[in-house]
Amino acid sequence: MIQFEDVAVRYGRMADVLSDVTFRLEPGSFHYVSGPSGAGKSSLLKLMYLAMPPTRGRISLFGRDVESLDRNERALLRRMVGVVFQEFRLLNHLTVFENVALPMKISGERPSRRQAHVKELLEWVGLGSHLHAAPLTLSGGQQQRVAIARAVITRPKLLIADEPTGNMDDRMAVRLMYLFEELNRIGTTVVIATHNDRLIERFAHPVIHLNEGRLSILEPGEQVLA
Ligand SMILES: Nc1ncnc2c1ncn2[C@@H]1O[C@H](COP(=O)(O)OP(=O)(O)OP(=O)(O)O)[C@@H](O)[C@H]1O
Repeated sequence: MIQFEDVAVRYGRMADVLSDVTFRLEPGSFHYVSGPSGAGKSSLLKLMYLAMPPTRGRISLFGRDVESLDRNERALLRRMVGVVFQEFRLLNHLTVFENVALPMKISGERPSRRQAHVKELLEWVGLGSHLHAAPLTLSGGQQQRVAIARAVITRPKLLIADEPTGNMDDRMAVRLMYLFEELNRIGTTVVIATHNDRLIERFAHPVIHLNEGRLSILEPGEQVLA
């Protein structure tokens, strides 16, 4: 699904943020990304969703070397990836409903199917009474849930989420974890960056741990040692 070989990232003249990163995530897997603030979690996710190229090394996604892709191929590949950005990136001139419906519209789903599916998902994330609201009238946690609904509405092959439960209370965070696990159960590969150790303990999955530019993969239970 995702393969990194000797990947490094450096911004400007700074030291490498990531160096010699090599790992492989299998289709259908579920991983967290953890590590101290500034360890490079967001940078790792950006590489995965093709928002930036590595400074060195090779990355392949869905079996394709991403460096060899032309613009169209890259856009097609990106369409198979649902992304929850740390800063949400909602379209503020559209309603909550329209934001979540947009990926379905782009992928050519029938309006009748869109209507029912978007409504059902927004109800599940607790926003059933905000369908026609403008995103900027919502709280941070509510906007984050809109961003999550938009990322998962098309059941992407790969879901990449940067601190998706960062602005939520525990009850909602748990509810969203059920959503991610359900998606994973039906075939989506999931990668979630989080600082929330309680969630990592409760919903046990391997952890991609970053520290001082190095990456290690810890199986559930090993985190305590990290
Ligand atoms: N566009 C950029 N230009 C310059 N430096 C950057 C850029 N993006 C990230 N960095 C630096 O790279 C390092 C890693 O940042 P990154 O956002 O990947 O870490 P993180 O683990 O996600 O941190 P946090 O948990 O605080 O979100 C930090 O020192 C950051 O300042």
